[in-house]
Amino acid sequence: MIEIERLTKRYGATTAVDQLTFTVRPGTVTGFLGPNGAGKSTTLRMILGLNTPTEGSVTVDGVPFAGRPRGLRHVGALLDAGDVHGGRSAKAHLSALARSNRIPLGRVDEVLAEVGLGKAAGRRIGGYSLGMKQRLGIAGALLGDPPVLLFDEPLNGLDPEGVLWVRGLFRRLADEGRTVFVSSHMMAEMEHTADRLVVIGRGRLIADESLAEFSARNARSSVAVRAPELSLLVDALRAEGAEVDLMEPQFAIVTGMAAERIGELAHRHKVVLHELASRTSSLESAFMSLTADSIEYPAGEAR
Ligand SMILES: Nc1ncnc2c1ncn2[C@@H]1O[C@H](COP(=O)(O)OP(=O)(O)OP(=O)(O)O)[C@@H](O)[C@H]1O
Repeated sequence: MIEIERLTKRYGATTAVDQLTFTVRPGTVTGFLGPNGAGKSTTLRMILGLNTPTEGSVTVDGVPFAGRPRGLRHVGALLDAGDVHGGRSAKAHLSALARSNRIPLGRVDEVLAEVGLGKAAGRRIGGYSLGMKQRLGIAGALLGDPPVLLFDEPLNGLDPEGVLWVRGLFRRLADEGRTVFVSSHMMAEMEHTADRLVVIGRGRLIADESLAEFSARNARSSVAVRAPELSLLVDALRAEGAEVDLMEPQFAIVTGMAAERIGELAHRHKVVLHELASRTSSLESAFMSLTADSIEYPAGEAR
């Protein structure tokens, strides 16, 4: 279990992480979401003891990570897939990690096979694609067979087959009872990957709940209605309590009323329908509106 309490990190005038409190539990894949610059990497680095909190505390299974002599055997992490010595082979890189963490060298071939780099194990990492480097970073995180795993943007650079593979891997790790904490700046990546979500913006906690709770709270459903004589229907819809956004003279988005009821009303008022379609807003748009105030550098804004 990862327990974070009132965790704060300031760099001069910048508060990268601001009074964050949450817990990441075993047996689940927890997505750590926030726009660029929200403070995800800084938080992950504090969990690993690589950055020192300005205030607050973070422990893994009750102990600050820095106080753990077993290192990689307790927490495995992929922080920056590019942060490897390009002149080394994957096998040499992982063997060095294994030696310094007293992990049996036999694990190296096991994890290389697991991430699909068995054949490329002897090649220089400098010649690897971004996706291959991500796989190598994941191999490094798995090396010590740890109960707690942290991944910073692990889907970056992976092709669709790689994304599916990573999702399956995270699921299996969680099903084995491990704690899996995965950062991303895209809800679309997390909605098929995570069971729980921790959402932050400008270093502050915005949401901490299951994916199902987040969807129920944020995904709004609406109905698209297209009709040549729409105005006849709009008054009837409003009179029955629906909210109608007239997008075009013949096209409206209706909320607060099911498509069946709208169809019945149209029939009663003899309005011909050309389109009647239920829609659910994507979780991505819910995430974007939740974090809209926390975007550090919005596109198109005058600086
Ligand atoms: N060493 C540092 N010195 C000064 N400011 C820093 C430092 N590290 C991070 N920051 C600032 O802290 C804030 C949070 O950065 P962080 O990298 O943790 O965000 P993030 O959520 O991981 O973003 P991204 O998705 O872009 O990786 C940013 O405003 C960043 O500029």
